[in-house]
Amino acid sequence: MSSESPNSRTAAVIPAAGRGVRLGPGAPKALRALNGTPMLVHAVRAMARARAVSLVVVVAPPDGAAEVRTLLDGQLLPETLEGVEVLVVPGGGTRQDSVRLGLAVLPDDIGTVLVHDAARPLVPVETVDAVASAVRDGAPAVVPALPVSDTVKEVAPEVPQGEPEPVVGTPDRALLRAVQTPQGFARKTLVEAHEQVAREGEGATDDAGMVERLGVQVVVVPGHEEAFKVTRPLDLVLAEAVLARRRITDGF
Ligand SMILES: Nc1ccn([C@@H]2O[C@H](COP(=O)(O)OP(=O)(O)OP(=O)(O)O)[C@@H](O)[C@H]2O)c(=O)n1
Ligand SMILES: C[C@](O)(CO)[C@H](O)COP(=O)(O)O
Repeated sequence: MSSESPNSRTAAVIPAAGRGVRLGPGAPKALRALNGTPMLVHAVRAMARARAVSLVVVVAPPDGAAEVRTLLDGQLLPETLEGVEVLVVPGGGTRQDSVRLGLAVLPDDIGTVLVHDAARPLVPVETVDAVASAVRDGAPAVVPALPVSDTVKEVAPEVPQGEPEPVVGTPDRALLRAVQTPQGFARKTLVEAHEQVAREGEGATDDAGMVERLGVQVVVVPGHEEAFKVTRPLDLVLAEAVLARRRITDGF
């Protein structure tokens, strides 16, 4: 059973404050266009389509919150939001800081939080619903993930640049998962995890990693190939191809 009140609501926090260095020069990554529409707009629509979500908090580049507000007001038609409220707050220097700043503005009646990268604009609604349902059914921390296709090697740390990296291990691939977003949490658990990490001055590359450090069990539900992260230029090509296929098969 969930420890959340049955009347509590679900919010999605979308960290969108990154520069997108690996994508190359240009506007902040979340504002770059896919099929003519900023990645962030695709991501907000994906969250607003989910059954459970009634609030979306967009965490904008620190100096770009007003611009993002104007952009979203212009591009998100009220009928596509179906009553979902969208807040915009300025982000921080790391993804972790940005998520913390998003959590700080949640109203009291939010019991479940989904954290979703703006850089995963094409996540299907079924994946979002599956994560939200698992949290509302009682799991304190849920991540969508896929099996890994490549064999993964662990290499030695701190090898001088330019030198070949010695391999120190080959983890059993059957036990590895590539983790996506949205990651879903009982609000209390996620806030506590962020507080602990901030106190200890440690970083984590995803929110579930912080929850693991609390000793709280994180569980995996099936992810989706189309929830991939737009990180490098080739990912933009793939994202445009997915959108083109959706236009033909789904009409949007
Ligand atoms: N200070 C930051 C850094 C990242 N993010 C967000 O976290 C998500 C995942 O991060 P990533 O894909 O690594 O984006 P960037 O940090 O922008 O990419 P890069 O590392 O290539 O600069 C993105 O939606 C990004 O906007 C954020 O909100 N605040
Ligand atoms: C949260 C995440 O998308 C899960 O795979 C990932 O860890 C983000 O990493 P990045 O360093 O911000 O690219």
